Amino acid sequence: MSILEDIIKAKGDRKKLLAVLIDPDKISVHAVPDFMDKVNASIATHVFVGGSTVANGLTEKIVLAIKTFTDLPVILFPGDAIQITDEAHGILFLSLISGRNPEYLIGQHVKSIAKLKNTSLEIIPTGYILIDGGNETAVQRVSKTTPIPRNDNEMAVETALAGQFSGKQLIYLEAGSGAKHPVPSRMIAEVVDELSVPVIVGGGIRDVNALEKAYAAGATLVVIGTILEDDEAFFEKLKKNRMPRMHE
Ligand SMILES: CC(C)=CCC/C(C)=C/CC/C(C)=C/CC/C(C)=C/COP(=O)(O)OP(=O)(O)O
Ligand SMILES: O=P(O)(O)OC[C@@H](O)CO
Ligand SMILES: [Mg+2]
Repeated sequence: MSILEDIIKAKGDRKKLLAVLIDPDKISVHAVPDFMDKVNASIATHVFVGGSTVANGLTEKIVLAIKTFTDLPVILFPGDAIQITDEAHGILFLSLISGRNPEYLIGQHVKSIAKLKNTSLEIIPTGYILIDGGNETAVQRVSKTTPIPRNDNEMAVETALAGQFSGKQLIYLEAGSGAKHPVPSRMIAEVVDELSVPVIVGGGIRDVNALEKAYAAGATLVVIGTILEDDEAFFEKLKKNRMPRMHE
């Protein structure tokens, strides 16, 4: 089954997926084995690799190291075309549809084709929607776009539907890495209600309560990054046997 088919099936089966986001800028190759031991013991189902800006060649080194220590699918979550490497299994081919910056709607995509035209990566068209998380995050800074206000559920739903109607296979509701507040539950629920494609939620999720709230609101896949960089002890709370309901 492809990565996308697997996520679609999880939505149908109401199974909850968890991606651990690894930012190549924030981990050294030497730290990967220990970190991946913890990922493997956790309920994580996917590894995302990416950052808003990453030095050329670094992503490939980290992806190769990650693959040595896990069987989980490794998916690129790139801030730009430089981060693309065939060593991963798939790529979220993100368009920042909450913004109006052509570079992040189509520019980086055209720049990536030299690398992608003969790729073995599974390319997953993804509508990426930035929601105000209460602080300026890297995505906002790098993309120079304005997030959707956290109380504007109608704009979030309409943007998500516009993405789905344009052929996006996944919609990613993003409060931004290190967001003060995650995407509000009510907004997630309204978007999930209207869409037929699976919804990914990330940004500012740093406790089990926030994780469970995102799932309860209907997220199929939740992404956690910063808290695991700051506090690896959080992996204890994500252990398979501690969260049996989520790991079937
Ligand atoms: C399709 C291709 C080749 C690229 C996509 C280009 C687009 C549309 C990107 C969206 C905008 C963007 C800059 C996304 C970055 C996503 C990401 C990996 C965020 C994580 O940010 P961090 O670098 O971890 O931020 P901090 O360092 O502040 O934690
Ligand atoms: O780093 P955090 O805040 O967990 O966010 C994860 C991801 O959604 C960021 O792009
Ligand atoms: Mg980060």
